[in-house]
Amino acid sequence: MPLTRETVLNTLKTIADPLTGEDIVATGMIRGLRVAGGDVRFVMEIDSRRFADMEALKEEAEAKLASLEDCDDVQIVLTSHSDQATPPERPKEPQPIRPEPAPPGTSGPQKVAGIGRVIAIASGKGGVGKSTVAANLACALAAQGRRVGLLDADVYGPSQPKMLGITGRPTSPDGRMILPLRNHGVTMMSIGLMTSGDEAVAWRGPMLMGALQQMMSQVQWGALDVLIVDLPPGTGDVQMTLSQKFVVDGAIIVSTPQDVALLDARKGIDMFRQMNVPILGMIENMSTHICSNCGHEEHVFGHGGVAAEAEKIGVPLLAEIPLHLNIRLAADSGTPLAIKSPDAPEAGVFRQLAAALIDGGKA
Ligand SMILES: Nc1ncnc2c1ncn2[C@@H]1O[C@H](COP(=O)(O)OP(=O)(O)OP(=O)(O)O)[C@@H](O)[C@H]1O
Repeated sequence: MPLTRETVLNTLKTIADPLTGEDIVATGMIRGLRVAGGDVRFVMEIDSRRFADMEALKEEAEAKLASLEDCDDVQIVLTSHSDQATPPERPKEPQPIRPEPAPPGTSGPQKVAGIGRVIAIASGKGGVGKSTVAANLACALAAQGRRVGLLDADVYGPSQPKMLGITGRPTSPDGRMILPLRNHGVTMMSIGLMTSGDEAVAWRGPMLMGALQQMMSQVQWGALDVLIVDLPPGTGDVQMTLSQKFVVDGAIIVSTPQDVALLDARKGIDMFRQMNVPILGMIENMSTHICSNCGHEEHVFGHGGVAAEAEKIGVPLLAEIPLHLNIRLAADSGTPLAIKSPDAPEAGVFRQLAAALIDGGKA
């Protein structure tokens, strides 16, 4: 039986704070609990003056959880937000990254130091391949010599770590600057890695704004030519915050050819226009199905709907990406097709898209 969150919490409830007798779940010190397969991770937020007691509780929790039948790995990080200094001999472990409310009084879109351009990849609807496009575009730009960052801003579940084959967790040695992860020449940070999914879903307003601001300005991106931001679908808080708080140099809207996806894409375009974000263009994904056995082409979701829509609203059609098994297999394997088989015919579209953006001075 897989390890459940409930089993973990019930186990933690058997451990009591020696000072108050209260169990450690009831004290509220357990934060950011994430149970995935047999892996358990969480933060214990403690009063640093009671470091020795808390270290003992942490060890007890580790031992009890590790002894559960289906538990493979336990990672607990102690953190303190009191003003008291933590004992000097501890801790060399990276501090956890926590979303903070946005600082009050910041106004107007800001440029992020060191980042040449910010390009948002958006879609009206989920599942149209926005993350696939973002990952392949980022890799294709890196392969053409650009210094590229990829910010996965999907609060509901990160997909970029998997697509880019990144398994580590971001760390923050000083509890402030966040060290991003890197693969295939792309520096990546995912907002979904900051906390457990169920916490993130509850983020609204200031919390979300703060998390996004941290991602943009507290991540050590290094000098970048372009930062690609993979947005969640729709026109919600993340989109609004990004374009209100940061200079977004352009948005690319990904859609499948069906009317319903197009309808939502139009709403996205309207929102960016209202926020004065230039629309670089639209991309039709899953445009034509190319059979991986015989190469036969067919239009599963219709074809040309995005081209017609782009013309109607006066924005360029940047690419038509085929629906091809290799695109999915490569994404699932952690090496986007633009890197895995850059010369495959179905990968050419990403190379051309990257080249066109570079030539047009957009990336
Ligand atoms: N052109 C394509 N050919 C084959 N498979 C594709 C293509 N584009 C996307 N996919 C697959 O479709 C699925 C959804 O794609 P993806 O996660 O990129 O969508 P999304 O729009 O980012 O979704 P969400 O908004 O839910 O995050 C993935 O399994 C992906 O590998």
